[in-house]
Amino acid sequence: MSQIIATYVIHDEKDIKKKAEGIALGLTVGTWTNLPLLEQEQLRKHKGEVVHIQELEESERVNQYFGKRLKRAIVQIAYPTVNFSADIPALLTTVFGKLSLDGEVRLLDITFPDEWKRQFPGPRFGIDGIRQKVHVYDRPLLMSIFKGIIGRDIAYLTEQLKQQALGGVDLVKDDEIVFDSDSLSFEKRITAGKAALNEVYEQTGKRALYAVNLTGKTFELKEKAKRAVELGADVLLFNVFAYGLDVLQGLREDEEITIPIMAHPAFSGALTPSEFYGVKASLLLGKLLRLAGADFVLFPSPYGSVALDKEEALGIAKVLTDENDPLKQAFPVPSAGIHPGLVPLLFRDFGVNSVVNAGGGIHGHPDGAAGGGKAFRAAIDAALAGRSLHEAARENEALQKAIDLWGAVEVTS
Ligand SMILES: CSCCC(=O)C(=O)COP(=O)(O)O
Ligand SMILES: [Mg+2]
Repeated sequence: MSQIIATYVIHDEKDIKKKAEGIALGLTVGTWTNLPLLEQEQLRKHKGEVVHIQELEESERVNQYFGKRLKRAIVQIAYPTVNFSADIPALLTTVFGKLSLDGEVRLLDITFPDEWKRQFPGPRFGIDGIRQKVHVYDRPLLMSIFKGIIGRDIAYLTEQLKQQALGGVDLVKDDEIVFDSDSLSFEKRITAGKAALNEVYEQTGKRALYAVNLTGKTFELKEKAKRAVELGADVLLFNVFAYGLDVLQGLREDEEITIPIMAHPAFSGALTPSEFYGVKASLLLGKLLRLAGADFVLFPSPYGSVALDKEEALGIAKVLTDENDPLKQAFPVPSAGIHPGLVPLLFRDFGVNSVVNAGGGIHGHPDGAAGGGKAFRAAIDAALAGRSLHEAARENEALQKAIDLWGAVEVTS
């Protein structure tokens, strides 16, 4: 029988085994033991099954009513795939619908049979396809973020875009908080952005890609995304958690939306950080985003201004790039507060198949965004060559200025 297995950590004041049995039954057949034999037989193939319970040390936390320390355990429950349709809303409602409201239960992971997973699209391009688009095969990519754009006009945007591209970045993305306005409409951003990047290409021979923020009402997104493709957009940035994973999948599966999708983690922090509740980041931002079709996944790095726990951040990157997965790999983009001095750490932890992404660390460079890009490129080259940043900075003025401003963390092997 085909089953998916959901793993939870459960905190409870009473009997965890009983709680686990209750979940396995409650989220599948409801009840079956008191039914006539014929009905029991019919329901058997739909019944959830507790497949594993591993008791952990009692929590430091105490039950608020009884003053006793909470028991806690890792619990695995198998759900027959015949119970639900092959879509993310059905999956989430089954394994963590009502249950997400039922006490201190956190969803850690879901494992799927490969044949079930193959019903999902995964990334359209994946790491290999993106590398072909930017013509970069042997190093982490470099992406910069527009900053201070809100309230500005298209001339300001194109100048900022050119400066970023002149620094040698591979991609430039809208900030997730940029929405359409009269002066910075979606269409204008795409067409003017494309022209600006072509100009830089004529000058330097390197063309960066522009990820435009796809925003607006859910049922208008597909048409808007198709218009973006017609206008020649390179990549769509998408605030997936403000909409839902299935909306991302809908965009990915539309055969007229033929460009990569970059998932931004905005709002996901409302679901992931608790030890007791919500969903583990590696599942939500890793496994499920890859399943739904994100080509790039942004998440807070362990080192910058909005830091994620290191194990969580590495967990996300691991599932996005897992080569045993039948779906294409997605690019991990550890972000937030990144400056050139952090590149050795990022390279050590996330390796070649990652994207170094920075806003303030590009624009705040003493030589402006072009200087910021150059400093990052030099830092990436140094990390690849196993050289220290301080050594590389002796030959690269832009990198030296960045280190003087923000410092550098050297990694010893
Ligand atoms: C929390 S991950 C997304 C990071 C992000 O959206 C961003 O704008 C980062 O900008 P920064 O200036 O911190 O590089
Ligand atoms: Mg941002």
